[in-house]
Amino acid sequence: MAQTPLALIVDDEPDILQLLGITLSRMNIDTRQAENLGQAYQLLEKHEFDICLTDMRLPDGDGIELVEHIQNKHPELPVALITAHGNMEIAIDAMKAGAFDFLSKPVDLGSLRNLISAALKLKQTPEQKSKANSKVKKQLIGDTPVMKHLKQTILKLARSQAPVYINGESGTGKELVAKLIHYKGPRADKPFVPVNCGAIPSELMESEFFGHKKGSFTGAIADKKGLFQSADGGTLFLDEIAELPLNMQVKLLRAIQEKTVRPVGSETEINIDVRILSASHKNLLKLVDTEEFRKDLFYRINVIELKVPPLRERTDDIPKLANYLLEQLAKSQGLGVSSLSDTALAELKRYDFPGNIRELENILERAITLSMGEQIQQEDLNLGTVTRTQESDTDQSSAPSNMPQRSGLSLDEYLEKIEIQEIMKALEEANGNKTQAAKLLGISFRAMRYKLKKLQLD
Ligand SMILES: Nc1ncnc2c1ncn2[C@@H]1O[C@H](COP(=O)(O)OP(=O)(O)OP(=O)(O)O)[C@@H](O)[C@H]1O
Repeated sequence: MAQTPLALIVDDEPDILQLLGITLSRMNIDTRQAENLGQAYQLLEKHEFDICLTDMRLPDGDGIELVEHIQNKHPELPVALITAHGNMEIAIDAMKAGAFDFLSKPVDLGSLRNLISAALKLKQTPEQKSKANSKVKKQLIGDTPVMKHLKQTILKLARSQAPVYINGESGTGKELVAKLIHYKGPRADKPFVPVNCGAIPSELMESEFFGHKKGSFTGAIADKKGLFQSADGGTLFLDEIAELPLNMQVKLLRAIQEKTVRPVGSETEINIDVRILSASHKNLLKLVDTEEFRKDLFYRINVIELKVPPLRERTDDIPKLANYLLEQLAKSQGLGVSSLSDTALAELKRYDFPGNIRELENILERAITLSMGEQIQQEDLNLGTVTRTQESDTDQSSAPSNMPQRSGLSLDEYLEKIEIQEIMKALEEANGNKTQAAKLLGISFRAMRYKLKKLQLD
C-alpha cells in the first residue's frame, strides 16, 4: 500500500496551523507542525517530508529563508509559501528563491488541493516518468556547456509552478524548451497548449483566450472554450508574447493574477489552474521602457528568465544536431538516413544560422533532395548567404553578397527592393508559410501581412 504523504506546515499562528492540519488530514495527508524556523529545521532533519507549506512572517526569520534552506539541504522537497493577499512581490521573490508555488491568504481550498496534488506528483515512479517523456517526440540535442546547463535548468524548472519567460532568437528551440518544462513536470498528464500571440487577429483575441457564449457577437454560433480553459490543469505557452496588444495585456494580467477567466458574453467567472510559460525573440525589457509592454505583466510572467543560445554560439553541437535532424527527416519521409561529407559539415560549422535550428532543418531537408540519396556534399547545402569565414564573427549586421544594385534608384526604392528580396527569401525558406517566414525575419505576423500587402506580394 502507498505510504500516507507527510507535510511540514510552518506558521506562528496556532489557529492557522490547526486549520491547515485538519484540511490536509481530510486529504489523507499526515502533518508535522512548526511555529518558527528553528522548529522547522529540526523537523526537516528528523522526517522525510513530501511537501512543506510555510507562512512568510515567522518569529525568528521569514519564509524565504526556509525556502533557501530547503533548496540547499533538501532540494527534492517542494515548498510553497503562504503570503498575505495580493502580495505578489513576495510570492515572486519566493519562486525566484526556488519555491514550488505560493498560496494567498485566506487559503482557498481548491487552490490548496491543486497545489498539493501537483507537489505529490513530483514523486513519480520511473514508469510514470517514461510515459510523460514519451509525449515529447523531439529531444533537445546539445552537449556544449551552455546546453548542459540549459538541460539542468529545465529539469529544475519542471518541478516548480513558477512562470518562466524564455528568450532567444527565432528557431533556437524556445517552444521545445517549453514543452520539456511541461512534460517533465507534474502537469505532464494535462494539456500543453501553445499559442502564437502574433497570429491571432486582435478583434478575436479576447474570445480566443477566454472563450465566448453563444450569440455574444456575430459569428458566435455556439459556446466556445478559450485557450485558458483548454489548458486547465496544464500549461499555456504564450509564444511571441511581445506581440500582444496593450489592451489584451491588461486582461491577461488579470486572468493570471486572479486565476479566473470570464468568457465573452458571460456573467460568471470560471476558476482556472494554468501554469504560464511565455517566449519571445525580442528584448521585452526594452519594450517595457518604450511602454509597448506593460511593466506589471512583465514582472508577472518573467519570474524566471531562461535564455536559449543561438546556434552560432555553440557550433560544437552542429555535427550531433545535424545527424539527429537527418534521422528525423529520414523517418518522416520514410527514406534511408543521409550522411554529410566532411566538407559539408565544415561548411555548416562556419555558417552563421540567422534562423538557427529551424534553418538548419530547412537546409538539410533541401540538401537531401538535391543529393538524391547520395552523401550530402557542400554544394547541396546551398548556403548562399555569408558564412563566418567571409565576415567577422561579431559583425552580424553585415549584408549578404547578393545585394541588389542601387544604380539609378532612390534610397526608398532601393530599400524596398531589399525588403522584397528578404521577404521572398524568408518565404522560400519557410515553404510559403507566412507565420514562419515572419519569425525568420524577426517581425510579427501582422507586420508580415501588412508588408505583403504594401509591397503587393500577396
Ligand atoms: N536543441 C535542439 N535539438 C533538436 N531539435 C531542436 C533543438 N532546438 C530546436 N530544435 C528544433 O528546431 C525547430 C525550431 O524549434 P522551436 O520551434 O522550438 O524554436 P523557437 O525558438 O520556438 O522558434 P520561434 O521563435 O520561431 O517560435 C523545431 O523543429 C525543434 O524541434
